[in-house]
Amino acid sequence: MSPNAPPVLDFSVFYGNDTAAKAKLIDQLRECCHYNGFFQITGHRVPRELQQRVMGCARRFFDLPLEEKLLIDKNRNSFNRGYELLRSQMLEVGTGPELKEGLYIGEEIPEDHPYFLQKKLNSGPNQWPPTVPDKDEFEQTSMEYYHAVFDLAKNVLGALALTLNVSESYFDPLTDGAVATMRYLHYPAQPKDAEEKLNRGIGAHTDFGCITLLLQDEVDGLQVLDAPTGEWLDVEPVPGAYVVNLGNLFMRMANDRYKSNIHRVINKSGQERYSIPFFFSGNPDYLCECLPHCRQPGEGPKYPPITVEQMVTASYKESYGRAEKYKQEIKAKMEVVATRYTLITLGGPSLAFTLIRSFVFTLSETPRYSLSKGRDQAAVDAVKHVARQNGKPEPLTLSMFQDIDNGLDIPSTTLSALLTTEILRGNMEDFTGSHYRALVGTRSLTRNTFLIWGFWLTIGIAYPLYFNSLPSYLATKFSSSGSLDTTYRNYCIESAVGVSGPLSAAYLVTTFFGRRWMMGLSAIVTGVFLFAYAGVSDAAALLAFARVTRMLGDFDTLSK
Ligand SMILES: O=C(O)CCC(=O)C(=O)O
Ligand SMILES: [Fe+2]
Repeated sequence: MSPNAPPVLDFSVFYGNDTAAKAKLIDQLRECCHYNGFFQITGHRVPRELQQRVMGCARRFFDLPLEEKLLIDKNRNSFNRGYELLRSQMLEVGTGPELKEGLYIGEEIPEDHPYFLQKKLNSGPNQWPPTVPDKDEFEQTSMEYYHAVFDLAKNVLGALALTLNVSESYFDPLTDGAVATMRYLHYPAQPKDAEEKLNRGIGAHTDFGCITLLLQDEVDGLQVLDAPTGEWLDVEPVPGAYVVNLGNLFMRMANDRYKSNIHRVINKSGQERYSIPFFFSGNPDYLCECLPHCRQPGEGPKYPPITVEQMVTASYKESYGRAEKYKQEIKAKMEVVATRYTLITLGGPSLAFTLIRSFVFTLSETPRYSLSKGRDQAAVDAVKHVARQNGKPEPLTLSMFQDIDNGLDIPSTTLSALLTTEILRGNMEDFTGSHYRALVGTRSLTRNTFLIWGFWLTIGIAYPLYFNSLPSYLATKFSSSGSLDTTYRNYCIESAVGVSGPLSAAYLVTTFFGRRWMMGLSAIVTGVFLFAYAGVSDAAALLAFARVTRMLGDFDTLSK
C-alpha cells in the first residue's frame, strides 16, 4: 500500500479505557481529516458475521432479473428508496453515466411518521424487492445492519468531536433523529477494452453528507485522489474494515479545515464488485454552522449556516441532473443519425428514379408549354407519344391546330412563340369579373364555390400547422436541446430562402433548358443534396441543407 493511502486504524481503543491509546487514535484521526478526510477502521462493533450476511443480501438482490428489480424502481418515489438502474448517475463532468446499479435503503419511516408527512429529506417506507429469495431474512438483515452502522457512525462522530477538542457528545443534536441512507452497490465487471473515461463505476466526486462508512467486498476499485501529488491512490479492501470519509457537509462545518476528498471507482478487476456505502446525513433540520476551533480568532466563517436537508437536496439535484442532460445529448445525436439514414433511404431511390426518368424514358415537353412557345408540332408529338404509350388511337394532327387558328382568324405570324408579356396578359384574362360572377351564378354553384373555398382555406391553414407547428411541438417536447424559438427561427429562414425557388424556376423554364430539363436538373440536384444532407453533423449545417433542399423542392413543384 502506498504510504499516503488512507491508513487502517484500530478503532477499538475508542471503546476502551486506555486513555493514551485513545488520545493517539484521536490525533491520527485529526491528521487524516486535515490531509484528505479518509481513513479505514477495524476493531469497530459491527460483527463480521453481519457484514458477510449483508453482502450476501446485496448479491442476492442484484442477481434478480432486471424486471424484478424494476418492480421497486427508485424513480417511483421521491424519498430515495428502491432500485437504481445502471447508468443513472453521473458524478464526474465529462464522463459517461456510471456503470453501477444500486438499492437504496434507509430507516423504516411509515407513512404516518412526522418525517414522511413533512416530506423530510429521504424519508419514507423502504421498497423491498418482492421476489428476492428469503425475503424476510433480506429485510431483517438489511435493517439490522443499518442500525449497527448507524451506531458506528455516531461513535465515529463522537471521535471526530474529540479531534475538535469538544465533548464526545457534541454532535448529539446532529445525530438525534438523523437521516442516513445505505446503498447496496453492484459494479458489473467492466469490459477489458472499455474506455476508462466513459466507464467509471463512480466518477470522481466528493460525498454530499456528513460522513460515509463504506464496506467493500474483496474486489478493489476504489481510489482516492492524493491532492498534493495528484495521484490516484487505491483504497485496498481490508476484510471487515470500514472506509470512513468526510462529506461536503462536514467540510463546510469545519470551515474547510477538514477535507471532503475526491474519490472514484473504476472496476478493472474483471470481476463483479459489491460495496455498501452508508451515508450519514444528519438530522434534516440541524443547522450546520462553523464548528468550534475551526477558525482563528477574528476569522469569520466561510459559509453561512445551512440545514442538512438544504445542503444534501441541492447536491442530489446537481448530480442526477447531469446524468439526465448527458442522456438527452446522446438522444439528440442519435436523432441526427436517424435523420441521416432516413434521408439516405429516401434520397437514394428518388435519385435513381430521377436518373431513370431522364435517361431511360423519353420524356416529352408538356403540350401546353409547347403550344405557348409556338411549337405546335411538338405539342402534337407529345400527345401522340402518350397515346401510343397507352395503346390508344392517335387522333390529334397539326392540321387540327391550324384549323382552329384559321377559325379564330389568327394571323400565321402569331404561330411563333408567344412573348412572356402575352402569356401574362392571356393569364390575366382569366380574372375578369364575368368569370367570378359565373361562380355564384346559381344556388348550387354558389354553395359549391363556397364549399371549395372553405376547403382550400382549411387546407391552407392546416398545411403550415402540420409542417411547422407539429415538428416544433415535437422538437421541444422530446428534446431538451431544441427550443421553440430556435425551431421557429429555422422555419422562418427556410421559408424565406424557399421563395427564391419558385422565382428562379419561373425564370429558368423560359431559357434554353425549358421545363423538362429544369425539372430533371432540379430533381438531380435535390437528390445529390439529400445525399450530402445525410453527411451533415452539426445543427447549423443541417439547417443550411434543409433550406437548400426546401428551395429545390419549391423549384421542382413550380416547374411542374
Ligand atoms: O463503492 C465504493 O467503493 C464507493 C462508493 C462511493 O463512493 C459512493 O457511493 O459515494
Ligand atoms: Fe462516494
